[in-house]
Amino acid sequence: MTVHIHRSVDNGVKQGSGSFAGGTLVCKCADKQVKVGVKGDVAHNHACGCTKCWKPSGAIFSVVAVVPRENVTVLENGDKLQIVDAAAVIQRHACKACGTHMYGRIENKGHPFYGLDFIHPELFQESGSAAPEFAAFVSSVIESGVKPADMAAIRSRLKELGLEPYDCLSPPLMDAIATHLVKAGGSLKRKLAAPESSFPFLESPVTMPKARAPM
Ligand SMILES: N[C@@H](CCC(=O)N[C@@H](CSCO)C(=O)NCC(=O)O)C(=O)O
Ligand SMILES: [Zn+2]
Ligand SMILES: [Zn+2]
Repeated sequence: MTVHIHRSVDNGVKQGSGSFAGGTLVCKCADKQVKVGVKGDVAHNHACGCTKCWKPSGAIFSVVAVVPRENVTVLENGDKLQIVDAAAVIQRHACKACGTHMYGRIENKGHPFYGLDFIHPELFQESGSAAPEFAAFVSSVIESGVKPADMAAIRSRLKELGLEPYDCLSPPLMDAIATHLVKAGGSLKRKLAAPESSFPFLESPVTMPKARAPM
């Protein structure tokens, strides 16, 4: 079986230049494209199998990375942007005409990743941004219709590409989230006892203040 992960990695992961100074993300519209400027290189670039991240047609995975939010500026046709799901932790600003997600922003200041915007490096008109390093939320592709029987081949292909598959985020990112929770005075134990989302870790700081409210 030929496994297509995402066209930007299917022929091998292309390493970044190591000196990417930033660039412009461009949506898929034929005209009046939304353009978003990003200063500097991306970090934590990864393939994401979750149902929420934008995937180009034919891709099983999204390729998504983070940049500091202050480095992101809408340059052109910002009136075409709309938030896909205002209730989501990551508010994805997408082009109303072509559906491309231009940037995802976290507005909750207590969130472990507050201050970072999620972007799709394949939308850069320039080349050389840092390459994907791992694959996250791999099991979640089943939620998008992938057959469970195909998972072994998908994980095997990800490993072959050097994108270690994880069913949440990578260990360093999970450690960073756990550290943030401990510093914020929370614990995973309580959240896992009553998970209200498929990924409770990221929402813990959002719900913790409610749990602490005086009776
Ligand atoms: N099984 C779910 C998982 C969705 C999920 O939790 N996605 C993560 C990672 S997105 C980038 O790596 C997340 O943080 N989501 C928060 C949000 O999307 O707002 C599914 O597949 O839907
Ligand atoms: Zn568009
Ligand atoms: Zn995702």
